[in-house]
Amino acid sequence: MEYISTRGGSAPLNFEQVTLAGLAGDGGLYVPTEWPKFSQDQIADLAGLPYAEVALRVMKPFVGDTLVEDELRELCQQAYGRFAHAAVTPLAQLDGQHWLLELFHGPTLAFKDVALQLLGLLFEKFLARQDKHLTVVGATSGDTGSAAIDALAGREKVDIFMLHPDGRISDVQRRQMTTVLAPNVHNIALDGSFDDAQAMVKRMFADTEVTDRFAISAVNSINWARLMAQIVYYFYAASQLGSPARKVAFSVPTGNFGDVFAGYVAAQMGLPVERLIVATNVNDILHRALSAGDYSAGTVTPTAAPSMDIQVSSNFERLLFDLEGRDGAKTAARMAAFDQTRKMALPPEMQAAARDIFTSHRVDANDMSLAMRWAHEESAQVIDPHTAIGLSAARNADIDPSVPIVTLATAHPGKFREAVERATGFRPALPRRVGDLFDREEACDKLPGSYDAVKDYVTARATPAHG
Ligand SMILES: Cc1ncc(COP(=O)(O)O)c(C=O)c1O
Ligand SMILES: N[C@@H](CCOP(=O)(O)O)C(=O)O
Repeated sequence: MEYISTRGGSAPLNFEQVTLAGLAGDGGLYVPTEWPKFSQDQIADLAGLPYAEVALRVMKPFVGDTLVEDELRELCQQAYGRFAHAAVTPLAQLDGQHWLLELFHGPTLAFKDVALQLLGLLFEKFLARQDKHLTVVGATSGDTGSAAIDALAGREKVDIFMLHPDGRISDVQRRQMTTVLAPNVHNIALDGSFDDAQAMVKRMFADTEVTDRFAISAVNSINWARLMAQIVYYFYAASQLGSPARKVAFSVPTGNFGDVFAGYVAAQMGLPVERLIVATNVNDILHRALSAGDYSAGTVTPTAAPSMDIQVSSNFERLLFDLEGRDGAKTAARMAAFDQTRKMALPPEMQAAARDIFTSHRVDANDMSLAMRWAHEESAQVIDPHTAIGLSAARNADIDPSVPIVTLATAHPGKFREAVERATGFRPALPRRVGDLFDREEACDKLPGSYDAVKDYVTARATPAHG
């Protein structure tokens, strides 16, 4: 399996190279040259398998010959052995049609653990084969940062620099990052938004003054390996609900378009997906893009679902590339124009192609609270604000009642205790596995929202690629 850039200007790489590279040199995102296909029998064979085995089977075609089967199996068992639920990502039923896919049983209580526990091990495995030190630079609106830090803290050949928007994430999210005092972990509170942080990260990948000395990589979903590991739970959930004999719809609380793009890939691979519901909060660029063809970025509005307070959704580029016939030159021109104007109009044929599988819904603060209350009162389920956005969209979707709708429960409610308590009157506890989070010392540096300040900070502390 080879990977190409969505902007067509980088040489093809294998899975190992793409994992360590993160973002393509031309600014594009890596995608496989083609989507592997699963037969109905292969999907049927997933029924009843443990999560790690499903992960092995779904990811194997993407990994190609960069890992032998037993190596990949061992990494999956190690990564998912750290989850607090034997099923890793269990389903919970809400009513006759609605289900929650609980993705928050990992060490940092959000869906990011599913991919990042594996990515930490992949980095270690691949770096052991090379005489190279990796500098991971990431942006977080709260959850990627803690999951990446948990996965990489203390690893010998990696440094991690994580930028978060100062004051715009929950206390639990911040502390899960800043209380990890390992010497290879560097937390930066940026004066700016997640979008500012993400733009700086991408700029660093194109800055030869940095890349000539340091091997930069990514832990955000711009890194293909992140998305690959997220495809697995779509297969796992659908197979429990009767696929391939039965179609399943998914509602996905969305920000950077990574999680829902993983669902799109599952569908391209042959999983019978009835619909992917793209659920946004009031930062609704994706809803406007999919419902009206208007992909234009405004200013971010802070919400009670801060991890989705995103205006520029990196992975949308991967969809654009597919919708435009995988023509890298066209995608590059489209993205260059967007970088200039912060606006993009999708032609009617691209909108129609997207609507073959996606629908979208914008959920405001009131509907988010109503969904939290409904889950609590009708099904005795306490859900977090992000999951509530997915559930609200799912309950508004026009989908045949015989089709199960799975809402991705992307974070543990304990991460957003204040918002959950405001909506339901119930204050969720933090699971014991996060320990004495509020008693620990914090370490974090504040930086102004300037690329040069971040670049100077990183280059002064990072270890060069070779020695
Ligand atoms: C809890 C939670 N839900 C949903 C999302 C949105 O996921 P994505 O950015 O992959 O669209 C995020 C952040 O990515 C998140 O942390
Ligand atoms: N919501 C994320 C933002 C980054 O998304 P990613 O999936 O691209 O890493 C977060 O919580 O950090």
